Amino acid sequence: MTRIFKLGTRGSPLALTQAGMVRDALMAAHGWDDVEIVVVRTTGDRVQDRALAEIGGKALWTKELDRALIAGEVDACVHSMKDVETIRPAEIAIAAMLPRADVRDRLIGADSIDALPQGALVGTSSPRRRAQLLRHRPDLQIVLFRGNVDTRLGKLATGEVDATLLAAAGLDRLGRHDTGVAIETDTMLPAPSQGAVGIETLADGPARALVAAIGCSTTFACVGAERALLAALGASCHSPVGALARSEGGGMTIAAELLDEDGTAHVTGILAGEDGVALGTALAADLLGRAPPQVRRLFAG
Ligand SMILES: NCc1[nH]cc(CCC(=O)O)c1CC(=O)O
Repeated sequence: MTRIFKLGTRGSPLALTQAGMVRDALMAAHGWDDVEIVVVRTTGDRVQDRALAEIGGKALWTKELDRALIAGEVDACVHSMKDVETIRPAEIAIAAMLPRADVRDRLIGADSIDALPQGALVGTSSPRRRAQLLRHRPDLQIVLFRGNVDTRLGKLATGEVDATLLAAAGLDRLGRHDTGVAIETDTMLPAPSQGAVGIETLADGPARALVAAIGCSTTFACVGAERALLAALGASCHSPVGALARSEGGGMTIAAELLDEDGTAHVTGILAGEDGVALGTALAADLLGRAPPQVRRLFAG
């Protein structure tokens, strides 16, 4: 490249850290002296007072970045894959994903879910975390909790809530390795795509191959399976769903769980095979077929 490659990102501390990781990887892979980070403010960053699900879902994190990419203002955009809708504009391709980090959630404020005091206040705005917590501890009170990682930890520190759950990946990337205790995935399956950073480019432009050079194919395949599951479920951001695909000895396994809002009903399943997208799609059909009505109605199928 004769000019400096431009990388679009949101401006939160976590987004900037992730963009920095992509920048470093691109510079190392291609021997570049520099990559320019371009901060784009998204609707999701501006609106802090209502639940994301209420104001229009995951597109709020990507719309302005998509526009910048399509307008040619940036060469690529960095996203937490967890925040990227399953249906993307036709002009845009997921060119690569960085190697996946710790996929688990961490509980901050108590040593375990069981150790939370009776009726404790737990802050989260994730329907999945809410339902999974209530499934284990129906006595807990879940309160709406938004803002970036530091904002949430601040609210916890001032005693607004007794505990919260955050993705280990985000905490670790922000250097907070000692914050919270990891909840194992057999207790709480993570959000589909949790822990994965993706880089999008135009589907047809030269940036796609440049970005693909830094990608992790295992992460790409596993997250692709989880996204295929989400798409086939017709899941919205109101749908409590956990999923995790793992690559094992040349094959793949995918586990998933659907719940109702209060975790009183749920259905789980696991499939093993070769093709991630086919597995995710098949598991979605299996789960929807077996889901109790109060779970089924939260998915469009
Ligand atoms: N919804 C916000 C969001 N999107 C991605 C992460 C964490 C990083 C990741 O999963 O890669 C977080 C914060 C959190 O859930 O704690």
